[in-house]
Amino acid sequence: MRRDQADDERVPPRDEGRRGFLKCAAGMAGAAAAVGLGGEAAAVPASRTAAGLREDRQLPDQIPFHGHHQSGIVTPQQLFAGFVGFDVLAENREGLTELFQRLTKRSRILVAGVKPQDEQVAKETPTPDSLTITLGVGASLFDDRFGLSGHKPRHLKAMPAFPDDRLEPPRCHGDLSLQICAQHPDAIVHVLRDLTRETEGLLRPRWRADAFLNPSRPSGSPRTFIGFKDGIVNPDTGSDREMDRLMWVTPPCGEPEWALGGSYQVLRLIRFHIEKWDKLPVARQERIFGRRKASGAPLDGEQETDAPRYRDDPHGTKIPLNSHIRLANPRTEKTDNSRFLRRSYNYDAGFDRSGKMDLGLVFCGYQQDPERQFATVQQRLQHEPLSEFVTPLGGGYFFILPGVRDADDWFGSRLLEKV
Ligand SMILES: C=CC1=C(C)c2cc3[nH]c(cc4nc(cc5[nH]c(cc1n2)c(C)c5CCC(=O)O)C(CCC(=O)O)=C4C)c(C)c3C=C
Ligand SMILES: [Fe+2]
Repeated sequence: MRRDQADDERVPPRDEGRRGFLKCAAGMAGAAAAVGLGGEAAAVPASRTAAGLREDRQLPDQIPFHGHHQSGIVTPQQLFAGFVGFDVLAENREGLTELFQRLTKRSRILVAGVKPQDEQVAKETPTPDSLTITLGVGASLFDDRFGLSGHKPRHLKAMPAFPDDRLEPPRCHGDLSLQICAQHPDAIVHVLRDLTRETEGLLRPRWRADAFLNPSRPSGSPRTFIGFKDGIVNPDTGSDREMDRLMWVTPPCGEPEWALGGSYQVLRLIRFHIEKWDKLPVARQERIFGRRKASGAPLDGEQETDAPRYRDDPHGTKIPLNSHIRLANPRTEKTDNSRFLRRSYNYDAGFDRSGKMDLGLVFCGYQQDPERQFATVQQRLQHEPLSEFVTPLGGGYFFILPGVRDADDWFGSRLLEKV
């Protein structure tokens, strides 16, 4: 990874945000290639461009693909993401093995550098783009097609419909989930084109959500379209102890041996009723979330990083008892193990047929057990005041396979070689 003076010079001012970054990146592409830097994104410290990333965190141009865990989970968030649910067309175990091996082979290559598929530019040097490709499996993969029914991860099931949901079946579930994250939107598309071409006849896309982070405005964590800073509070990804307790499938957990090192992914496509939300006075919006809209600070604090002091406010005078943050994480000893890692992105799909804006959140959560964590939190949030302004329409529960250990390993090897 190169980090030098030239890198810093190519960093747009923070306030310029994503648009500024892209403009700058486009302008620099030629220059970067000319001096052999291997791509402009390679050198831009993400903490200065991707909103919400802490100042001390930088995103390397190449995120290691091999490891005990897959990348794209505790990796600081890239600017862009594509989430895709697939059904498997392979008809037997050999076909599934072939599919996983091809996905591994191509992912390993793509992480080292993405390039356009088009003939005329195919000779371009592949550009690493802080790419992560994260593969998950749905409960339906463990039906009787591949002889895997006795090997399902213990907590894997199809995502249930929660009371405030209006799930649309074509936007839900899947045998596989792919999360593709990168610093440029075209990289996501190139990767998707590459992977679908290389797995032709073995996979069929079911749904897709393209998503992105908004820039910090004016600083700190990025805002969703609802206008509040999001992703302020998360488990500490730098603490192995916390990660082993909340995120990774680690013994003793009663999970099959092949699943160790994996994690559970919960995806929720949540639409905002933004026209209705925008009519609400800011003071009311703030009581719904329990945080200040401008600063992101809890209603009893000054700064976004201040911890709310619920014990000093037992009746919810400052932070309402039914506010989003207080219900989501009451910060008690009893609720501590329902915490999980949120790694969500925004989507904007234009207008619906009635002329309403179709935008919202691709909510993405990682955890050790979706029932103990996501579903417990979701249950506490049931019928919260926010639910009048948002509708979950899709998503799914997936098990994120353990990492690919080295150049000889492949996604799901321990599952498929074992059975
Ligand atoms: C079931 C889990 C959650 C769903 C679904 C969810 C939806 C959702 N959230 C926001 C906006 C914000 N969420 C914030 C905090 C927050 N949300 C959850 C869980 C779910 N959110 C948790 C666990 C937390 C952290 C609470 C804490 O530890 O204090 C915030 C505040 C900023 C932050 O900490 O990130 C915002 C804003 C939307 C818009 C939304 C669905 C549409
Ligand atoms: Fe939330």
